[in-house]
Amino acid sequence: MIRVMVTGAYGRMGREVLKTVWHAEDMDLVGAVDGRGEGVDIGPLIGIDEVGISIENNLEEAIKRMRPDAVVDFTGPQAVYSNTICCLEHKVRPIVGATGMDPGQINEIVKLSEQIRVGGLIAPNFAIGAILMMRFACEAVRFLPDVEIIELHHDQKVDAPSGTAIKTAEAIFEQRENEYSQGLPTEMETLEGARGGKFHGGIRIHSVRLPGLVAHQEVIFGGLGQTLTIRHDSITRESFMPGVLLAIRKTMNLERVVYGLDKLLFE
Ligand SMILES: NC(=O)C1=CN([C@@H]2O[C@H](COP(=O)(O)OP(=O)(O)OC[C@H]3O[C@@H](n4cnc5c(N)ncnc54)[C@H](OP(=O)(O)O)[C@@H]3O)[C@@H](O)[C@H]2O)C=CC1
Ligand SMILES: O=C(O)C1=N[C@H](C(=O)O)C[C@H](O)C1
Repeated sequence: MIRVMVTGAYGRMGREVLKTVWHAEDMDLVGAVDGRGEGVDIGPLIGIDEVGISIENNLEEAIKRMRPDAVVDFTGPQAVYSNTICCLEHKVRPIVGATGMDPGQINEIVKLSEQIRVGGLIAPNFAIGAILMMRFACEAVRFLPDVEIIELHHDQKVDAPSGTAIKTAEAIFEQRENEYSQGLPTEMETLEGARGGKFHGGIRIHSVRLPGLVAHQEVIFGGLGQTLTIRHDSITRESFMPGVLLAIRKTMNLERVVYGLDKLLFE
């Protein structure tokens, strides 16, 4: 059995992960950590009676006591880096879903994991469809190098742009730089931000936040007399759960932290 702890457990994603891990036959849910809801039994959060596991507020103490094999983190930009370092220092595999870390922090985590040979994953998106969207976008940009990204999320999302949009832009940039590196025409913005944020290589990212949305992204390519749109929609947060389970299982055999669920799916 894989011993799994969840941090950010009281949040939208955390509750979904608690439920999923609780029902997984090869996993033991051994703890739940969050800044909110201290002492609350997680049973009602996942739609069952009391289960005897309560929310705690100190990750390090919870790790020392329960010795999990993996910690799944769905906290947020403020907490995710220190939580991940804490996991590695205790030789526990971090499975990171929370977004908002900068590239320097991700690199530091990867390097530390290599030094101490502890596996883990940082995945800005666990939905298999989103991983395919990124892969297809990398294929398309080889033939249609002009591209912009529109990501659309619920209005409670803290970070912008989304981790998925950044990962998509990074992947496209890597692909495009090698084969088609090109500049964009100069332009004048009469309303600041109208053209979105500019990522490496001039790739524009536009962030939409509205109630009613969950998590959506369009990658739009333009060519002579044509456009191609690759779109992914997460309609519910269940969409992320098969990827979370796959990540927990596969990282048991890793000796370093990798960035992107694609690394576990395709390599
Ligand atoms: N990789 C993926 O596939 C996905 C990633 N995400 C990402 O997951 C993260 C969480 O999203 P979501 O569930 O919607 O957000 P929520 O705000 O619903 O949940 C986050 C929870 O983490 C808690 N938290 C914050 N800081 C700490 C801390 N230091 N220690 C313990 N708990 C803490 C929050 O408490 P409080 O409110 O008190 O701060 C909150 O309960 C976001 O970064 C989001 O972008 C979301 C969906 C899919
Ligand atoms: O906050 C969210 O909801 C999501 N966050 C992730 C991101 O920033 O890319 C993944 C997904 O888009 C949902």
